[in-house]
Amino acid sequence: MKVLKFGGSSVASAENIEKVVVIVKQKAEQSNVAIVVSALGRVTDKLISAGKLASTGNEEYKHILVELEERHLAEVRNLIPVSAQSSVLSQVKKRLNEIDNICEGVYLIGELSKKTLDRIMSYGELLSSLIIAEKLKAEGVDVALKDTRELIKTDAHYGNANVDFDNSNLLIWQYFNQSSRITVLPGFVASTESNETTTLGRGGSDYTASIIAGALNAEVLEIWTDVSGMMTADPRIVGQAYPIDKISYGEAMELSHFGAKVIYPPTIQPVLERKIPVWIKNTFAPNDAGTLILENGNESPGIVKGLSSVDKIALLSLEGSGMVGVPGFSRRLFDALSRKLINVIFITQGSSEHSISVGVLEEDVIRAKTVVDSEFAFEISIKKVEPLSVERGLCIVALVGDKMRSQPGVSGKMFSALGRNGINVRAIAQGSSEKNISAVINEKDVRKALNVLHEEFFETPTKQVNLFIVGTGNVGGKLIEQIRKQQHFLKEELRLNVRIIGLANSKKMCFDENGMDLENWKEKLLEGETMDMRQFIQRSKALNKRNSVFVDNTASEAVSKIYEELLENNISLVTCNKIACASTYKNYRKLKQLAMNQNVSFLFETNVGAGLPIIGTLNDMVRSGDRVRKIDAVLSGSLNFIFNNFKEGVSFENVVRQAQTEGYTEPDPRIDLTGTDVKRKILILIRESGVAMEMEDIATDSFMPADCLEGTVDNFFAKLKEHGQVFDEIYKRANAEGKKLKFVASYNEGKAKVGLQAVDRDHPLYMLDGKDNIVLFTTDRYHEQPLIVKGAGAGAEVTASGIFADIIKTAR
Ligand SMILES: NC(=O)C1=CN([C@@H]2O[C@H](COP(=O)(O)OP(=O)(O)OC[C@H]3O[C@@H](n4cnc5c(N)ncnc54)[C@H](O)[C@@H]3O)[C@@H](O)[C@H]2O)C=CC1
Ligand SMILES: N[C@@H](CC=O)C(=O)O
Repeated sequence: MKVLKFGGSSVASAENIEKVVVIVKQKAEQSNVAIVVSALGRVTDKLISAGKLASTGNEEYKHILVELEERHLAEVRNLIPVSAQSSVLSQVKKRLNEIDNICEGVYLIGELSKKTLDRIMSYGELLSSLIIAEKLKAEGVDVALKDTRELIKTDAHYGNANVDFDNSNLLIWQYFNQSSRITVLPGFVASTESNETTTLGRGGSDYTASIIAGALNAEVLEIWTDVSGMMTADPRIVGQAYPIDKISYGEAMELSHFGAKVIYPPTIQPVLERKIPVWIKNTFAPNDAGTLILENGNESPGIVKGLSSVDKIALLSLEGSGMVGVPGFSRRLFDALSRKLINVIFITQGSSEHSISVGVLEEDVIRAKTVVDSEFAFEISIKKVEPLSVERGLCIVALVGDKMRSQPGVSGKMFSALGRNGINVRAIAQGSSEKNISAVINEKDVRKALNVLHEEFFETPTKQVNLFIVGTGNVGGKLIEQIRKQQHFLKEELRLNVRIIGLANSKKMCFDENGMDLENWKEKLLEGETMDMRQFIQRSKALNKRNSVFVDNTASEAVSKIYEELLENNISLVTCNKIACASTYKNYRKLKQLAMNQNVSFLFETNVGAGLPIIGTLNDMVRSGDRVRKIDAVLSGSLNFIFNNFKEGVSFENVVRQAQTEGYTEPDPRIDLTGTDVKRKILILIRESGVAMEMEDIATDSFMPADCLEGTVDNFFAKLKEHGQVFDEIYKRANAEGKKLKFVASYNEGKAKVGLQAVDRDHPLYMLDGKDNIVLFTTDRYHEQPLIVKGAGAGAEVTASGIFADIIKTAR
């Protein structure tokens, strides 16, 4: 014998009932079946409100009854062939008239007892079971309809009656011993010894099915619902959640308790006692495997079986020096809470005994505070304990799995994943059964926490990287294109799901929580909202995505000023904008320290030499204990390009324009021409070498006439033209001596300078082509021959690739 239960969503409409019929027919071919049905979706709620409205004299109840009548009659017309309709319609109408009469009585007396409400509610299942049984008959299935009130006997605790198992088991057994192969039964309803209708409370139809399965020692209890089993996490929160294939009773109960509403734990007690498997199946996807709940379900692979959470929790903490070593404090605390019928969801106490914390539902906080403060009024008055402290706005996230108890490192993995993502844990509890490890966190973090934990325990090994990119010019534009082209490769080869969630330039911004379609990002941005940096940050923070990375592709000081706030909010930073790292030493250190404290990345490889591995190489040397003695470098791609292409017959102004067009200069080319860009870069190298230095400490030998730097960029180009001769002279002098012009940055034992030099053939910087950069590090280990990094040091494509590499590093 199999017992099948179909919930409200499975029988919500004629279309759904057709699906139920297909399933029942197929099951009936294999064995005898008992089919327990819920009321059509939302009918019970409607019946309750009809009863309540009637009891307050509100005639609106009649409209609800009309609505219910139309719905049920329509289902009959949709499901049953016309030739068989009239008898079914009259049976349904008879039931509907009974509801009308009861409600009219309630309306007239102005009173709705629990007993009467049970009678009203019972019609939901009585009607649905009648319609489904008739539908099956119309399909040629030999089926009996049995009123469960004749089988399940309870006490008179209306609304949530207690089952008399001895009596009920016997009645059920006797009936099924001689019944037809297929029986349809209404769930939720039962009756007292004197045949008064009762109901079984929350999860009632599951309970009915479970009682019948238990009494018959059924082969299986199948619960047919609208999801494909118990999921690894709530799929509305965790997009990657998937159905669990097997699970133990204990695990299923833990998960259900913490919010997986597929089954209501107390209701499966009868099957649990007899070790009858429970199979959760999806009426709308019957071929899906579903979840099998059984005694040894924990033997299936996986240490952690699922994640769950409970919202709207408050943490109550009783603290005080007077509690240490004094027996009775916990007893009094729990007695006080229990006197007010406050359910304690979570308990934790440090072994110092100085405090005890309990988690309760937020709605219970005021009553809890009042009763506990009154219980400990004396101790509070003599300052032995503090008044109860209350922290609201919390929730619990939990890992569930029987096998966690024998597996070291699960909680370590849990808390380090939460910590890496900046999720603060307020309290921790792990039952000694070790089936459940719970953490209390701020409710704003719950979505992030569940996704982080799901990724950690279930999604091996794809990792999501969520980007918030500001700046879509030369470099930013190329970066987005590179990401677009590599997205598939990253997923397949590195198991990285790199998505752009937020995108902005100085004019517009747009967001897509699920990751932007990069085929048309330009159009999306154009259609976006007006850019507002504060808004952009607020939205990035509020989305609170795991592995969030802010990418700065601007040259904006304003953007560089928000780094601190981003890092404080556990958002990693990748930047090609040099302003922050070349600001005051104090700010540079603060940002680096903050990143370290918050356990996030702050990466800026492209600040020096674009995509060349200069900072990474330097970091590796310093971290392994090397010391930088000297740096000699050409660090400006644009200046190198300019002086490599500037010759007789070519105007200096035009070469500078060309460098700008090729994308080598800063958005404002004066930053390059004045040597500011090079100063920033050598400063960053010096700081990364471990030396504290400021921009003003670097001597600058400028070759630019001072008035070139006044006014706008257009003025600047006009002045370059005007001073053409000055630049020609510089070139001619060097050329006459067989030298080349190089804008050189150097650092030597605490001193740094930048300036234009004419270098001869023997000089290591002489042969530096195009827009290349070169850095020679002389260190304690590399003191005979410097370590050299050389290559293209400017250009949007190479810079973007350096930023891309940094983004990937944040995730590894
Ligand atoms: N071009 C190169 O070879 C290299 C460039 N870099 C750095 O790359 C950065 C960007 O350079 P390019 O792409 O050439 O500049 P760009 O002028 O082409 O693009 C700058 C982008 O930033 C946006 N932007 C500017 N201020 C903003 C603000 N306050 N809020 C939001 N968006 C803002 C602009 O709308 C634009 O989309 C600069 O910091 C530069 O130093 C670094 C290494 C090499
Ligand atoms: N403008 C810079 C490029 C980026 O750092 C340069 O010319 O080197």
